[in-house]
Amino acid sequence: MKLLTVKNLTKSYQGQKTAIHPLSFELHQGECLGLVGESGCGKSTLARCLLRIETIDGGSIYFKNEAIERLNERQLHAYRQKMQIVLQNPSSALNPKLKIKDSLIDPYEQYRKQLSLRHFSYTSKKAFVKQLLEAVQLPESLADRYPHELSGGQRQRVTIARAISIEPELLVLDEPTASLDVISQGAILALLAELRVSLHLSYLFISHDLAAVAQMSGRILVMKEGRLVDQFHRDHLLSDERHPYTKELISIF
Ligand SMILES: Nc1ncnc2c1ncn2[C@@H]1O[C@H](COP(=O)(O)OP(=O)(O)OP(=O)(O)O)[C@@H](O)[C@H]1O
Repeated sequence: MKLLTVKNLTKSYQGQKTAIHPLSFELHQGECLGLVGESGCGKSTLARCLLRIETIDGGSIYFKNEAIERLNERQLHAYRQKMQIVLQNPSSALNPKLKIKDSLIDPYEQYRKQLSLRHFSYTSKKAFVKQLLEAVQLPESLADRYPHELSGGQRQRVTIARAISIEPELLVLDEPTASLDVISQGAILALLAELRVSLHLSYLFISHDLAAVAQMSGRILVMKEGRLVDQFHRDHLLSDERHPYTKELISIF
């Protein structure tokens, strides 16, 4: 089943060159779709458009056949429960003044009226926070700490726990490991792969790192200067048919 359909999406910023030229793709339920491209090619702009944090200039984005540009405020709130984003820098995603347990409970409190949780259950705040920390393989003792008292990898696990707490269907992972050291990167990728299966999630995995994208994803899209220049299954990564730009990315990974 198609979860997300993007048709001829375009986006420009005032006074800048076009950030996204007409761009189309589909993301199917249960898949991890990779999106790779160098800095400035428009990956984060695309992610922000998908979440309707940015307005689009042209084209359409459908989530399960519903055009998101037509959603009213109430429908948009419900849509954002179904699609969550995990960003590169976990420090900016967590409120430095809130203890981890309070950051974890915040999305649940915002969305509780429309939630029907299948994987987690809410009996008490303490039990809910414990389940979430367990899901991302963190000790319960971190619940009472502040973000600055955690390592970068632990903070990223907390932002992942926050994102999955309200049981979205799709996670947009925008460079989720870019700020981490190599060991933590591997551990976060392994955790994300496990969560996708156990929570029946779908991912759009965005990165400049082709090796990480190829490890995580089945299908891979390649973006260059606001355009999709190549798309293929990872089994065909090394095929001769690849676009010259994909070959360039392969040569440097
Ligand atoms: N708010 C903004 N206002 C004006 N121009 C912007 C804005 N955000 C992005 N851009 C421009 O749009 C283009 C695409 O940027 P974007 O951040 O989407 O790229 P990216 O591929 O995600 O890069 P990175 O990996 O470095 O974050 C760039 O030319 C950038 O300068």
